[in-house]
Amino acid sequence: MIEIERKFLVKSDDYKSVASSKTRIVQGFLNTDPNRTVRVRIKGELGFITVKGKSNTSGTSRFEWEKEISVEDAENLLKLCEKGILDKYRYEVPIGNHVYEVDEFYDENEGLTVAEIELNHENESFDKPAWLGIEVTGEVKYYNSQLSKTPFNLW
Ligand SMILES: O=P(O)(O)OP(=O)(O)OP(=O)(O)O
Repeated sequence: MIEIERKFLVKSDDYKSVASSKTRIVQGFLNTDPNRTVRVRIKGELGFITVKGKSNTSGTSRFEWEKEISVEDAENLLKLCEKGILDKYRYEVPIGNHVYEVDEFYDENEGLTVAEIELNHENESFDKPAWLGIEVTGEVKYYNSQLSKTPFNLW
């Protein structure tokens, strides 16, 4: 299916006090080509494999296909992934009618925190909390697949 998402930097920790959940995510990539990324993820107690396609010109929408797999399968697939496993905490932060997903990265990407909001329509309006920084939608270097190869501490 096609997912519509906008991505922002996060400029303070204030989202933490209003977060409804916090989950650890470990993920790697079998392919980091932005036109066909293949991601293996362990999120909490669940495993997933996800294929993402090329984004539209504005970077707001992208084909995304995902299947749940066992954690054991995910662990085995993670061993086949390219170098650069990502480790992050994801906070779900309800704001108005939407839920921001705020990712706080570790290891080589320590210091980077980004927020994503999924929309139903390109022109849908949404609230922007004070902790939200500049928009980075469509900036390829902020794709997780790229962060795994060229992490934040090398920028
Ligand atoms: O959880 P998602 O689908 O937002 O995916 P990601 O791997 O956290 O991020 P991106 O697709 O922006 O690299």
